[in-house]
Amino acid sequence: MAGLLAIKPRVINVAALAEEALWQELELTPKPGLVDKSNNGSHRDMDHALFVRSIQAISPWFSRFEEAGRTFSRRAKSEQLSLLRPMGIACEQAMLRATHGVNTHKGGVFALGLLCFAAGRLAENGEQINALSLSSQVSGLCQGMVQRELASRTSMATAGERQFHQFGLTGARGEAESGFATVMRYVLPYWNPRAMHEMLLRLMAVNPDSNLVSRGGIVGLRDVQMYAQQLLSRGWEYDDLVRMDKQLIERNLSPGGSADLLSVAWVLGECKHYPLPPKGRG
Ligand SMILES: CC(C)(COP(=O)(O)OP(=O)(O)OC[C@H]1O[C@@H](n2cnc3c(N)ncnc32)[C@H](O[C@H]2O[C@H](COP(=O)(O)OP(=O)(O)OP(=O)(O)O)[C@@H](O)[C@H]2O)[C@@H]1O)[C@@H](O)C(=O)NCCC(=O)NCCS
Ligand SMILES: Nc1ncnc2[nH]cnc12
Repeated sequence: MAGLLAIKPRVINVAALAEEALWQELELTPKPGLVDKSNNGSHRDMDHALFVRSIQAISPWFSRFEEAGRTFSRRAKSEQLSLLRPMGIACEQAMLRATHGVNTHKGGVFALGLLCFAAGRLAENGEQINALSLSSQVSGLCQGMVQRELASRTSMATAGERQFHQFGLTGARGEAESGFATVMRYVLPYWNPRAMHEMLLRLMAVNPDSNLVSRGGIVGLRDVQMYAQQLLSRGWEYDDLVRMDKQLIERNLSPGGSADLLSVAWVLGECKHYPLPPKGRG
């Protein structure tokens, strides 16, 4: 009826969600082993102020990644990553300039950059933007990445490359190629933006975090996973997280990969129910 207000669904701005995700992750306190408002976790080279500068340097790139997803939407899916990579590396360089060479958000740039690019591609192709379509789009863009960049190479330059050859762990690449399956399976069904500590524990309980392995080996990874699993199964409160933070700091353990996936969870979680299905369906 003409008199009815046309209620427009909230248009999702994934680039804005990506920046918001980084701020939500940084401000969450306490975060076992990680930089937060109360301490620097297991890091001697990073603090809250450095992460603020890192987020300020990275965030302008998210809308550029999304625009690139629109621009290159007609190119073959197999070309997309090679079109995006130079921008991702430029963003990484901007981060390193802001942090004087400290690796604050390398994984975050990679994961959130892919999500923004995927959102632009979906929008340009007139497809719905929601957690499932973003996950599937990122997986499609990264198809074959583990085989191309890890299995077919002998490079040991980074933690991710070394751990693939030592333990068969696929790190950030495997997570992206799976469409962030760890987030989709272990966090999204329980998504609650007011329960970010619980969401982080759910990630730490299962995520094969290359940062934990590079700092504490497979034993360090398994200890942190079991610790998080125990808190989740018996219930936890604020002081449990403070104690876990102290223990991870004593062992120089930092779940940096799970911190990045918490940012990914924020973006996918906030897109989970969009667009709302028409009444009577969905
Ligand atoms: C594709 C790359 C990003 C791969 O890089 P790399 O070969 O290093 O692979 P990974 O080690 O697997 O991952 C890199 C970072 O990703 C985070 N991460 C780790 N495990 C996982 C996981 N299972 N799932 C998701 N993400 C994961 C992690 O990043 C966070 O931790 C870092 C801070 O912790 P810290 O311990 O301090 O790390 P270091 O400084 O290395 O150790 P110290 O020296 O301090 O002891 C921080 O980066 C967080 O973000 C991993 O570090 C890359 O090769 C690449 O191609 N980059 C270019 C960008 C690009 O391609 N963009 C395209 C889209 S825009
Ligand atoms: N808050 C944090 N502390 C340490 N490493 C991180 N990587 C991403 N977020 C982080």
